[in-house]
Parts: sequence; C-alpha cells; structure tokens
Amino acid sequence: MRPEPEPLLIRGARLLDSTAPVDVHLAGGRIAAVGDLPAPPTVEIIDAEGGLLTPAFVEPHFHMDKALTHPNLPPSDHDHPLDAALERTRHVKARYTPERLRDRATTAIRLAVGHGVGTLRAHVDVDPVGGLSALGVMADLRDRHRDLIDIQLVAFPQESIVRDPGALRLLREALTSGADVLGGAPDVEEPQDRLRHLDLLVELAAETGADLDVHCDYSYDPAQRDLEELARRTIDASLAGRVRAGHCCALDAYDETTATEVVEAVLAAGIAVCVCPMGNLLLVGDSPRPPGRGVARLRSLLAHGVTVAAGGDNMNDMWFPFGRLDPAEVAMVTAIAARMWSDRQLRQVFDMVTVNAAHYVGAPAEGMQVGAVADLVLFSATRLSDVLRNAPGRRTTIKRGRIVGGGTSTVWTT
Ligand SMILES: Nc1ccnc(=O)[nH]1
Repeated sequence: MRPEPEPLLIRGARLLDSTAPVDVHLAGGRIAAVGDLPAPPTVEIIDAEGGLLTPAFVEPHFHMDKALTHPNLPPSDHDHPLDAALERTRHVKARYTPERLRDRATTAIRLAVGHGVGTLRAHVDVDPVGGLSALGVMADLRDRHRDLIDIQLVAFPQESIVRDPGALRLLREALTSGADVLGGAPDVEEPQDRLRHLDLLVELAAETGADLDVHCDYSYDPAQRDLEELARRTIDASLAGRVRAGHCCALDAYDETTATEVVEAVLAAGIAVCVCPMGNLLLVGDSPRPPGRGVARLRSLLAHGVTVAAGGDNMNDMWFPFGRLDPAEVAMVTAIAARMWSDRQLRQVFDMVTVNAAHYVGAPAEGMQVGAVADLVLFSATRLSDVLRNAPGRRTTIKRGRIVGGGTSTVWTT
C-alpha cells in the first residue's frame, strides 16, 4: 500500500443534489468537508470550473478475460447469435495465453480507470477448457492495480456444471484460489438441467460462505423462470441479501401478473439485479413483430424497490463487438432501452452505474457525505445529460482521495 494521499481541495464543483458550486476537501482518503472552504496552506487544489463531482462509477458486470478478443474471432455460420457466441468463446479460449490475457485485461483496466471506474466486478470463465489459468492472471492484475481500482473476481461457469462434475470441483477450487464471488450460468445447461445447476450453486454458496452472482434467463422465453427459482432457493438456503442476478432478460417477456410475482420474489430474497442493456439489445429479444427488447422490466423493478444496477457485460468480443468500458455509455443505452427520458429518470440510470452498482457488488455506497470513502469522478461536463453523452468528455478519477486518472495525465503504478 502506498502512503496516505496528500490532502486535496476541489474548488467550485457541482454536486448532483445541489445547484450552486461547492468546495470539497479530501483528506485521509475520505471526504473531509463540503462547503465554501478556505484553502489550507499545504493542500493540492483542483479548479473544477463548475464540473460535476460524483461518486465513482462501479462496473458491476464485466467479462474481463474475453475483452478485446474480437479481432481473433473465426467466422461463424450459426444463425442463432447465442450459439455463435458460445462456439466462438470455446474457439478463443482454447487459444488463450497468459501473456495475451494479461495484455488485453490491462488495456481494459486502464480504460476503466480513465473513465472513472473505482470498482469493477469481473466474471472470469472457470471450466475444464481453461481450468483456473485465466483466474490466476486476473487475480495477479487485481492485486497489482489495488491502488487504482478495486477489482472483484467472479468464478464463472461458462460451460456446464451438471454434465461435468469436474467443472463444479473447479468452481470450488476457484473460491480458495483467487475468486471473490461464485458465478452461475443455468442457461448453458440442457433445459431439464437448469434447476439442478441452481441447486448446485446454492449448495456451494451456503457451504463456502461465498456470495453468488448468477447470469439468469438470458432469453426472451416467457416460460423461462430461473430468476424466480433462484429467489425461492435463496430464501430456503437463508442466503437472502447475498445473491445477485445478471441479465434477467425473460422478465421483459412475462405477462404483467407473472412479472409482478417474480419481482416480488426477487425483492423478498434481497436479490439485486444487474441489467446489461447493450449486449441484450443486440442478441436477445428475437421474437417476431413487434420485437421484444430483452431488457428486464426496469420501471417495475424500481417501483417495487429492487436495487437495479447496469453493467457493460462484454467489450469488443464474441458477445459484443462494440463498447469501451464506459459506464456513462451503459447508463445512456439503459435510458434509451427503457425509455427513461426525464431528468429524474436520467438520475436513476446514473445511480444504476454508481451507487446502485456499489450496493450490487457490496462496495461502500455513502455518496458524497462527509466521511465517505473518496472514490470520485470529476467531470468537465456540468449537466448530467452531458455526462451521459460524454460531451464535453474530460474526467478526473479519484481513488481513495488520490488522483489516479484523467485527461492525459493518468498516474500508473505498475
Ligand atoms: N453476456 C454473456 C453471457 C455469457 N458469457 C459472456 O461472456 N457474456
């Protein structure tokens, strides 16, 4: 760990909940004071010029091992996009080398820090194809970048754990060799095995004490109810509050009564939900006219009081050719996907990539209060709509009270 950061005074910043610019004093890695402050003689001063100062972004759902593999993909002649993605995932994984994994993930981490991400939850494939090797590389990168960004690693079973008990053993091993969270993917099982997949995950989470973060219902099939089954098992195993669910696309396809039942089950189980609208709009929701969108019913989840985060999912790989690991872009696409257009709704989507996402990953979410950990972003933009459209786009990233990224002067320690 590096020594304590020098105190920092940010002059004339706009906070989301105030109209007049204020000064914010950071000391000991925390917010020490907010108001119209005299400058203590020894501090470093930044002139915010009225720009927005907000809690740092939290990226709650990102596949870091796959990032930037798009240039290496073979052609695919599958008609169905998910089959194509799975086939190309296997092709690319069989050719991973530690060096290339490290280079690509390091580029992703630098993008994240430059964009203002203070905490990132990365799903990393753990399966008999690659064993624990990608996880090992990511754990090393997590440790090397500790001063710049908090990275959490989810052991993600991208291939079946029901057909192959070896895969489950690997997941268990991952939790004692680098993974912070247990992942899940019932969708990759045969339909009759999906509930067994959930049972195995819940048993392993209860036995190991690991939190659980499951890819759920990655389809537009109204008959698929894995999220509700997960909620039921969460309560039965006394895991309430420790389970997270990503995607939940089928929620968009349910009729109103079913949707309400599922959302109430989710709430009762204390499950927070992470939507991934960019990838889901691209690959899910392929029903006839009018096409479904495959983005979990945001308004209904929010109206019931479920914590909803939004994640980038994949960047420039076999699941999503685009993306730049920028939560502002994720928030903007979320707003478009869910028709959230008003000022209040723009604030809601921004919360999905900051405070709600922090809650989702279990990171501090104290906002801009005095005493809060100073994980912050200072934008050159003065309005939230400009932050979301990334124009003007200069950002300064502050991690535990220290400037770690911004403009052209990113500070690297590795
Ligand atoms: N959306 C995704 C599902 C499964 N695996 C991925 O890498 N991405």
